[in-house]
Amino acid sequence: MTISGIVRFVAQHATRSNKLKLFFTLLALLTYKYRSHAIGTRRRPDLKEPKGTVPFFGHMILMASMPSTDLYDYFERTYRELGPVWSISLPGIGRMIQGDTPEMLEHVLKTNFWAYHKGPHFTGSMGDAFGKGILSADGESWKFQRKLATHLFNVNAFREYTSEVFNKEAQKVLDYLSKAADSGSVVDFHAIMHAFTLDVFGSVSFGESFGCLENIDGSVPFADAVGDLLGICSLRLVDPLWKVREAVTSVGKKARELKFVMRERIRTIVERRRREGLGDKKDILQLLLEATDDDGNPLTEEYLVDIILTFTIAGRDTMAQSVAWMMFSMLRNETDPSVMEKLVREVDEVLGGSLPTYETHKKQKYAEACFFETLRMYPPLPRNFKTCVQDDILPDGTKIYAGEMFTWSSYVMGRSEQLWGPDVKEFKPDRWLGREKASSLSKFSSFHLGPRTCVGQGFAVLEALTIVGLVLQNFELKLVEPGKVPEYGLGTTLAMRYGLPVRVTHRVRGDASATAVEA
Ligand code: HEM
Repeated sequence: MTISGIVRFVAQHATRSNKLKLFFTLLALLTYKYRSHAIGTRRRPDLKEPKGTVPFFGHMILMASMPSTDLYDYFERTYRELGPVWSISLPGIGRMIQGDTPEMLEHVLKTNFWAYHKGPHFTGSMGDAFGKGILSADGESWKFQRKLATHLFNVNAFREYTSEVFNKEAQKVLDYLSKAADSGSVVDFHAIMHAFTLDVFGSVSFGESFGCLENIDGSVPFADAVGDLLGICSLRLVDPLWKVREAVTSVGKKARELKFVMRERIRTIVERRRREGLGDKKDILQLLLEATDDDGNPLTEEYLVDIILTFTIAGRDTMAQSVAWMMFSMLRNETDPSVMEKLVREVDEVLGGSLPTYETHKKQKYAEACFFETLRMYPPLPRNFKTCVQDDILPDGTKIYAGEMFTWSSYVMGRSEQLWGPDVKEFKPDRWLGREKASSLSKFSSFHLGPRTCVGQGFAVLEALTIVGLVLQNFELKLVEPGKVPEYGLGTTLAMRYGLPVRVTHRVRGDASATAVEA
């Protein structure tokens, strides 16, 4: 009998004298029904589950009591204990089936792509940040935006333009580091990269930066609003009662204010461009203003703002954090110093003291390998999920019903000995050299797989190689705490909670070994 059936039965048969008895009977029945899983979810005795489930609440108490900074390590431990396929259930969110194998990812993200959507849990939680932008879109709206984005990233003029922007914004980073080197002060490389990637995106989107690099130690309202709103939205993903919580606290009001700040900034820029005319600019805004929907109508103002904001968010934290983790990975005590030595030598040989270009990037094979090795160990999106919209069977025979979620972790898979071999814990860029393209490896999902693979992947690699190349060409960096892994931040991306403090000194070019040895 279903819950509503039981409740109907009790309501029909309740009299003044038996009310209490029926209530306890109902409670006992429900407790029995939901003894091992969350209310509103299907019982799945066929699936392995981690210990800690409570009647009605499933794994909610376990998850809520876990510091979010430990979440990914918990997933890794669970993978080792239970294997790659296991499940949890959460009231108000649903059942999540974790499947950390390349075959599972191939199936869900490629072969049966159509059966898995972003789903209401994602769009509801992240809607304030992404609106109807590509990251929360499904179906026709996704197809339309994907076509636009693919076109944009493949236009040669756009590629050349982005190379110029990278160099221009990177110069501001170099100026900042130069002052730090002169004064001997410690700087937060993680914060610098957040300022860099947001300014890059402003310039690439509409030809003007957000001014973050001029204000690294201060505050930029747009940048603060992006960071704070993403923080609020990420919390919603793990809190089934977020609507109530936000209604009774000041968080709901705060979210609305932050959303307003973000959207107003973009709206002002769009209005100004419309007033000034399009000209022959090569930025994202130009493409969007020229684009029409399937009926030949220009995109509405709201849709345009959604698309730009989504792109900005997609390209900021992921980029900033991956470059910060790359620097950490190369400078930490555990990494063989020859890694940095080789990288600096390549930078010197390829760039020879000049600015990177689209062509020089193609020769930075070792730098690219270092970047991919970083993304293996520290994927900016460590965990992801899709909602199943049509009953399906996963490659190992596990059933997944419509409404249940398929979850996977690039973090766990990137650290799996079965998938990467016994040296999985070592930072070894060489494992990427002479290999097939990273995007064809299903065990590497840091850029996603299949039709929804990160559309900005090429852009991301160029941006990373530019900034890392220019920084290492000019400076030696040393971690303040080379023996300690930075604590993970809260949120959906793999931030460093307390940043990445580094000391900077000017580099005498041609001295590649000094960087590695001293680091
Ligand atoms: C190291 C940096 C980056 C990583 C690791 C990364 C990773 C990802 C991942 C995992 C997804 C799939 C998200 C999902 O659907 O659940 C994605 C999608 C996307 N990324 Fe990136 N990304 C990076 C940089 C960028 C940059 C710089 C841009 C923009 C220039 C960008 C634009 C996008 C867009 C537009 C999508 C949506 C694609 C779609 O749904 O079809 N990303 N990215």
